[in-house]
Amino acid sequence: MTDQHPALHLRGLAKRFDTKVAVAGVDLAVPTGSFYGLLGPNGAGKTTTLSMAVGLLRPDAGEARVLGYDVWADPVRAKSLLGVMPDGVRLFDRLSGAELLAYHGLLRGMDPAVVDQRAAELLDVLALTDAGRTLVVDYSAGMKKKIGLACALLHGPRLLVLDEPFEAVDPVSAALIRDILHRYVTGGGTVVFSSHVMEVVERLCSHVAILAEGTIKRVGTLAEVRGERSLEDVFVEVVGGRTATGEELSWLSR
Ligand SMILES: Nc1ncnc2c1ncn2[C@@H]1O[C@H](COP(=O)(O)OP(=O)(O)OP(=O)(O)O)[C@@H](O)[C@H]1O
Repeated sequence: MTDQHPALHLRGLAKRFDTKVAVAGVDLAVPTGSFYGLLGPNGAGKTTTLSMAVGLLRPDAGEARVLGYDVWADPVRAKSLLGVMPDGVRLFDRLSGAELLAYHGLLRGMDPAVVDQRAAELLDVLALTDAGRTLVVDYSAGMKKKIGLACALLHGPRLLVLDEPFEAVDPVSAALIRDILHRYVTGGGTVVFSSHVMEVVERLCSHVAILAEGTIKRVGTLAEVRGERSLEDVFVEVVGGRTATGEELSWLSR
């Protein structure tokens, strides 16, 4: 079932909150082995799209499949192949990092000995060993991202979906996360992540989709989307936005 399918396949995903259309019919096929960046300005619908894609938010219309398995019709199989780091911190933060990992592993029905061994390895690789006994509520924002990534990786998923993994992360930790994700893709995994940071997407991604106002505006390999220009130029052109006249906020000048 799995290998002939895209790692993630979204068809016609749509979501409205009251009168606000957050996502207006997103189609996306993420090839296995790709490093896929979902770019978009604030409020574009990235979190809503990814939440629907991984089974955290029920769409009004459309479907999401992980390696061929429908996340809503066949959630157990789809979620066994999927590791997710949601936006914000939806972690049980009154646990220590080590306890949180143990909780995630046991919830997934993993062998406790395997959970212990992988948790120790992940805490070590993510430079969180010293924080293993600290409660997650007392972690910094960057440490919370890293423990969130560890939880997503623990069961050895085939697809990782990460919402803003580099937000609030210092350069050293960002390099560490980049390295881990790069190794994960080299080892046959697929990563989809959302970001506003062009430089990160340009450096890491094989494929890019630009989302604005709830729809995909550009999609393809990085080379196809960028063409001869920088990704930032393409992004600004696609997303539009206000151009300063120089007259604004004149009261700030002395
Ligand atoms: N639970 C909700 N209730 C009402 N409106 C919502 C809800 N979640 C999202 N929205 C709205 O849907 C739109 C898309 O939001 P979303 O969080 O998906 O965007 P985003 O691209 O992830 O933005 P950001 O980069 O700022 O995180 C926004 O206008 C937002 O205000």
